[in-house]
Amino acid sequence: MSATIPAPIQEQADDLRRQIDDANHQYYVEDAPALTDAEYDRLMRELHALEQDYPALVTPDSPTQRVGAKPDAGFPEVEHAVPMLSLDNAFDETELRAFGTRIAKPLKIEACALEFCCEPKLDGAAVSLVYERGQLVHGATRGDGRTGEDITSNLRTLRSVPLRLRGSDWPELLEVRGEVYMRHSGFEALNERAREAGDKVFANPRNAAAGSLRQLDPSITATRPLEFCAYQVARIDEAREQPTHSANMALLRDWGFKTNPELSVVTGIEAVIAFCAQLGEKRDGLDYDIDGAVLKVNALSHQRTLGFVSRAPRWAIAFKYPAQEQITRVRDVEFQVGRTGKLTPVAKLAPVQVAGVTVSNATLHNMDEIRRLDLRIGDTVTVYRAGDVIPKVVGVQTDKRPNDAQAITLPEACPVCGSGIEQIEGEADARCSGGLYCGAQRREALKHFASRRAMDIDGLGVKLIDQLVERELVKTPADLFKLECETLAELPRMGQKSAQNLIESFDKARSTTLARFIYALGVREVGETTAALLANHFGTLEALMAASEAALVEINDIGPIVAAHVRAFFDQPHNRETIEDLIEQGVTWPVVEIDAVDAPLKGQTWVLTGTLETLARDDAKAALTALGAKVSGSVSKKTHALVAGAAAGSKLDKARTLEIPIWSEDELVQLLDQHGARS
Ligand SMILES: NC(=O)c1ccc[n+]([C@@H]2O[C@H](COP(=O)([O-])OP(=O)(O)OC[C@H]3O[C@@H](n4cnc5c(N)ncnc54)[C@H](O)[C@@H]3O)[C@@H](O)[C@H]2O)c1
Ligand SMILES: [Zn+2]
Repeated sequence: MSATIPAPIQEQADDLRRQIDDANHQYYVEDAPALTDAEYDRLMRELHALEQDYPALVTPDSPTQRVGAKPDAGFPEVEHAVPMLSLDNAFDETELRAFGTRIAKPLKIEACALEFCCEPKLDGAAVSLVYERGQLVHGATRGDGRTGEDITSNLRTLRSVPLRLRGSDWPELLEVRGEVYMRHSGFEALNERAREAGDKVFANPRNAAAGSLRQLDPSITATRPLEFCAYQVARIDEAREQPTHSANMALLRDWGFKTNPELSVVTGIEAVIAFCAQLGEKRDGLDYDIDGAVLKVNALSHQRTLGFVSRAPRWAIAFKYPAQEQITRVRDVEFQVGRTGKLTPVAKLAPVQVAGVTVSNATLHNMDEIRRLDLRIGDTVTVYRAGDVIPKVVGVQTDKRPNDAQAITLPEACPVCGSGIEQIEGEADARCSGGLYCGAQRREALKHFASRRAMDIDGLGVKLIDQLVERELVKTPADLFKLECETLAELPRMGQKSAQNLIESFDKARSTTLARFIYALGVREVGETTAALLANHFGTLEALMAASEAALVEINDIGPIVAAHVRAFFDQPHNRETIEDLIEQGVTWPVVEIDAVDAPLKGQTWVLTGTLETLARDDAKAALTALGAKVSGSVSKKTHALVAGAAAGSKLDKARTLEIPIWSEDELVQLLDQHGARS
């Protein structure tokens, strides 16, 4: 050891401090960490080691001597009567045993006889609550440990923060410390909403909790799924002091605070080690993040004897579990097709251990998320994994981007079935448009098709559909009607009689209504009501299939997104083929009377003749039908108009004789366009 510090060492220390100060600011003030915890911890250990070798380096403003970061200017400052400290860490059993030995000595007790209170280390934000005569009067963040931010109004919005204590017999003064955190379920939902609204997405529940607490508008905090769990009594009337920390926790429970259910009192450091192992096993099953276990000497008299060092109590230690965030590289991005056709980009990663599990895939949600992250193939990324939630990419280190990094583009065709990809404006998710055909969507499509309010196929339950799909007996809904009694009878738990019944159910289901049929197709966002609306408006399936987006949005209650879904569905050749196949299999419905109000050509009969140049004959027919007209093959006195193409013959003559209006193809096109009826 030397008293004079070599210049390179001083520079190295200064550099580490700068990096750590920046990281602290981003973590504690911005709630958007720039480093993973593992990287941060490595920098801190390096600085610690330097300071140990050169004690003259240690200054009061070194990050090793301080907690957190200076509070943000947005809130009034609060001085903590009792400082809010950090915790020393132990990363393995040896370090835990060393802790046991270290504290046993000044207490003049054998480490094996020492009582500990063991608790999960909730990964959220520390807060302090002050109660006077049972009423909540102040709430603050930890800040730099001495000075925190006054966030009383925000904390009052949390249901798990008692505004007044339960029961009676309250102390004059009570200061409670605890963690504000977010459960996985709440965090996912919050980020999902933020993604849809284009708002800030949080990297992990800890940042989400800290960020939500430090909103300047308490009504925003109120909407965030935050919980408070108490873990320490910092101040209490002398008369109410308890002998142990665990007795304090029991007192807090009586007064209405939540304490962690895993909390447990054990004797001896070996039992502490066992607790850490057991909690580690449970970690993935918990609905909230823990980054370790906190092990506290239980007797408060012992705590007082042990006291504090600069930034942490001597009487407690945090046993750290493997980090939930790691750095790795994205080798490729693949698109997976979900049961409803949704395309999810999945990052293929260089395998990495995250919280004890090897991770080689991580979800990227959708193209918006890829743009938000600014991710390319080849990038170095931060991956987060917690509980049994799917790992996700939460950050990209763009400064490490290689020159050959590749942009990620949406595929043009579904990787499962080759149908076109539908990406509707205003919707974040891209989808396979082959709803009736796509292997990935088969199961869901069939379940929906057979359901009671759709085709109502009695006896065709979910389990049976699974069997039919697994054995590849059915690929599209049309295949259902091709099933033979013998094939069905051979399925497990079927038999001749049930097979026969099922065949009868198919026969019965063949006669349906247009509304049910449209609903059964499973077009996105076309529920029963919309299906009925479409059936009544168009009257025939042909007319609906031919309707343009413009014609669709003209209908009351049909918005542009539904119109786009309908159009994309019928534009997909695979879907059209399946529909034709269904009709070939004998699916029918009675003619529908079209709503008068919605159909401009209602009650009119039109005739087409000659060769049409720009419109296919079928399209012209469908478009006219879509507008409510009947298209007939022959001219009579009842004919409203005749559309005459090139080389028109006898029908044109007859129309002239009967003085029926004669339209050119151009005029027809104009009419159709005027009503948006051309596809
Ligand atoms: N990634 C980054 O850039 C970055 C920056 C700063 C800090 N960090 C992370 O934060 C750690 C240091 O932060 P710290 O000083 O807040 O210490 P800490 O989080 O490791 O430990 C102290 C905190 O533990 C919490 N805690 C949870 N359960 C508890 C319980 N049952 N009893 C007592 N306390 C409990 C309290 O909030 C307390 O403030 C680093 O090791 C690193 O993981 C990361
Ligand atoms: Zn597909």
